[in-house]
Amino acid sequence: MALKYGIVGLPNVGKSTLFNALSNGKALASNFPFCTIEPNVGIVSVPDERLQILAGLIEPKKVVPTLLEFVDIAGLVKGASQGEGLGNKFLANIREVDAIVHVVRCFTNDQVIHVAGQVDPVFDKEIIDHELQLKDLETIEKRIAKSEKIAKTGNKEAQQEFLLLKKLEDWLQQGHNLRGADLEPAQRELVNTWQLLTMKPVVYVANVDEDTLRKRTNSHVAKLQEAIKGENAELILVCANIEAEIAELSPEEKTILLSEYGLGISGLDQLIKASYNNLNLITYFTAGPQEIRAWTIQQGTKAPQAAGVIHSDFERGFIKAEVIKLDDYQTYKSELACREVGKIRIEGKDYIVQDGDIMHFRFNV
Ligand SMILES: Nc1ncnc2c1ncn2[C@@H]1O[C@H](COP(=O)(O)OP(=O)(O)OP(=O)(O)O)[C@@H](O)[C@H]1O
Ligand SMILES: [Mg+2]
Repeated sequence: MALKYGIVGLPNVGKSTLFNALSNGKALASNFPFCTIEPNVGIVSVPDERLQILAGLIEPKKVVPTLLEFVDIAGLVKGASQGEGLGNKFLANIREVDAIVHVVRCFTNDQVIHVAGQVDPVFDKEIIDHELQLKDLETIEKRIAKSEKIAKTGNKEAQQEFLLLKKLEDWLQQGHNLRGADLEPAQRELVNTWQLLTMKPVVYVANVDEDTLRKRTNSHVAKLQEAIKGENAELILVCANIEAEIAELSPEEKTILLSEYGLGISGLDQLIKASYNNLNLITYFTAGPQEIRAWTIQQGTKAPQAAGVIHSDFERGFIKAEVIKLDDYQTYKSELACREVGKIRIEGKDYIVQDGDIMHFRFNV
């Protein structure tokens, strides 16, 4: 199952242009495929040079990268939380995603109408935030009513939950997104299960003009950067129009065009990487002559649960894991050679899987 990202923002800020650039990426290279499931849903693979390294050594029949799913959610307008526009549908779409890509217009172009009349990214961001916050308030208030009743019976857990909910309510009423709230790890874990919109991880995309892309900033971007402080979110500069152009090019042409803008990797590749990183995800690999595959897990996942991502039987019947470090694999060139020099470690059920580990699970069901 691919992780799902929703592209949100005001109308006409460049969401579909960005989405289409992503969907055109398939012309680029076979290791960067994209397919459109529905007109507004597409799958893109996470570029990972480690897969290529392994593929060079093993020459497997198949290489399977990590996949992300992007949903182009139609523009959100003021009043959406009250069902304005297609408000309820959009908010329901957002509820389904694992993380949000929030596109903010930072380009000036008189040809492109701005719904609020002028370019003001901080104001725009706040319109979207406000709608999502109102929806979260609604959810929180329902929970407050419930937990208050149970808390009155003397239930300790409900009492604590009630206090936590009150704190979140207060935070939202001050106009903040929940992801920036000061929570203890255990509280954060609990709140994460409530499907709140402003709790979801976010990557901000400043959609800038060509000139700004060269200079790497403008006054709009600077203000936006300031406004997202404290949200623990990344801001990426993208010129959606140029990304659309780049997506049509061959890899060689792409490199040339990017270097003209002083860029190493495209905005889309940056976006894909940032989206992946901001969920605290890491990758481990399985590697054999049939298939090399990237698997996605949360940082801190132990070996049996990591095995469970492949199949629940692997977790249920977990015995041990054999682990090779990518560096060792590169040095000794094969699993066999790693085994001979003792570079395969045997790990038990408490082993915390590390980014880049090449894993082989032993199980019995
Ligand atoms: N960086 C940019 N510089 C200049 N023009 C841009 C840029 N990005 C997008 N545009 C233009 O802005 C217009 C709106 O873009 P787009 O249709 O992608 O917006 P949208 O956010 O999907 O809107 P909606 O919410 O209505 O679906 C298009 O004409 C597009 O070419
Ligand atoms: Mg659109």
